[in-house]
Amino acid sequence: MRRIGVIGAGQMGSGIAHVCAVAGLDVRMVDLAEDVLSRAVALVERNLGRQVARGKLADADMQAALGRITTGTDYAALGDCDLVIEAATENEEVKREIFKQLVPHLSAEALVATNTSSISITRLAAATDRPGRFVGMHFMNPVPVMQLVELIRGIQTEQATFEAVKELAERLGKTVSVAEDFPAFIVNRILLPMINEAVYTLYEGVGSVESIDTAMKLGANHPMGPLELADFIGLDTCLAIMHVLYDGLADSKYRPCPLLVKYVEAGWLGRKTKRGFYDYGGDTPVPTR
Ligand SMILES: CC(=O)CC(=O)SCCNC(=O)CCNC(=O)[C@H](O)C(C)(C)COP(=O)(O)OP(=O)(O)OC[C@H]1O[C@@H](n2cnc3c(N)ncnc32)[C@H](O)[C@@H]1OP(=O)(O)O
Ligand SMILES: NC(=O)C1=CN([C@@H]2O[C@H](COP(=O)(O)OP(=O)(O)OC[C@H]3O[C@@H](n4cnc5c(N)ncnc54)[C@H](OP(=O)(O)O)[C@@H]3O)[C@@H](O)[C@H]2O)C=CC1
Repeated sequence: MRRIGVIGAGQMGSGIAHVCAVAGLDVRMVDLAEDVLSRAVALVERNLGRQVARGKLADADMQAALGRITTGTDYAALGDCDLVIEAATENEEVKREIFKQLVPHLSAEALVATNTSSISITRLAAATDRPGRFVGMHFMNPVPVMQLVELIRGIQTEQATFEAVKELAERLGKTVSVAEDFPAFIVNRILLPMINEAVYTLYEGVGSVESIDTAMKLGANHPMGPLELADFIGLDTCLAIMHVLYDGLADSKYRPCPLLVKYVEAGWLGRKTKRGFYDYGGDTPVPTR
């Protein structure tokens, strides 16, 4: 693999571009608007700079990595990619539309992966012209730091496709865990119900934002409290994953908490909108409840 396309220049797309570029791959990043792409490149630059400051990366390697990333709004730029990783908004219709527009530009050999957190790989694969060359490649946030990549085969995924993305994940320094194609796979099948339960705990007045997060940080040794983590993931993404679990497994235990729904309806999506369970307007996050 030499050239990787990344669709969606949000927090995950920029993280994926970051680790691929550091590993020596050429990266072409596509999103809907130029300003989103400029923000993504600035974020990659900041995170690379953090690695340089901590002595984890040489400045020359940072500059070389930045030089390997190009951006644009046209899928035609992905025509010479060996693999395209889709990391756009967690919405099945959005992803299907992306694949419809993308595949006419790809070479017959190109592989397509999705970074979806929860949606059926089999169904997304069927929305492309190459279900055998389609796979789930689920990075964790923040991508440059987290060790895991979950790999998910759709029913149609060919072994060679799976082997190719496994090799890539290992080249990026990641450890692979293989999940079957069930709603939200492994990590989010376990993590998101916990986060949703934390929101219920808040909703029912069992504890404040601060007490819930402190309880789980100091009582269960989690690096972030569940509400802080929800804000970090994005409350829209958390809610989308809960809907996939609830619809896909038809069990009331996955019912999204009404407070989570309300926050998303208000446009309070967490860190990315500067407000969620915390307010990020100042120097330090302030709990909102
Ligand atoms: C929703 C899904 O589909 C799946 C998911 O991703 S679920 C989310 C999974 N992620 C988590 O659970 C993250 C939980 N949080 C953590 O592990 C930690 O809080 C954290 C690693 C994010 C930050 O750790 P910390 O100790 O508070 O911060 P800090 O000491 O400043 O940073 C630790 C490292 O992370 C890096 N880092 C921190 N935030 C970063 C970011 N947003 N982007 C890139 N790098 C970052 C730092 O540079 C530092 O790197 P080195 O160790 O190489 O020096
Ligand atoms: N957040 C997390 O912790 C994790 C998320 N994921 C998954 O990664 C994917 C992206 O999540 P994340 O980066 O957090 O989300 P973000 O909201 O940060 O970024 C999504 C990006 O996709 C863009 N986008 C939307 N529609 C299109 C389109 N048609 N073509 C190109 N780009 C488009 C959005 O643009 P605009 O803003 O203009 O709509 C935005 O820039 C999701 O599938 C999510 O489930 C996986 C692991 C962890």
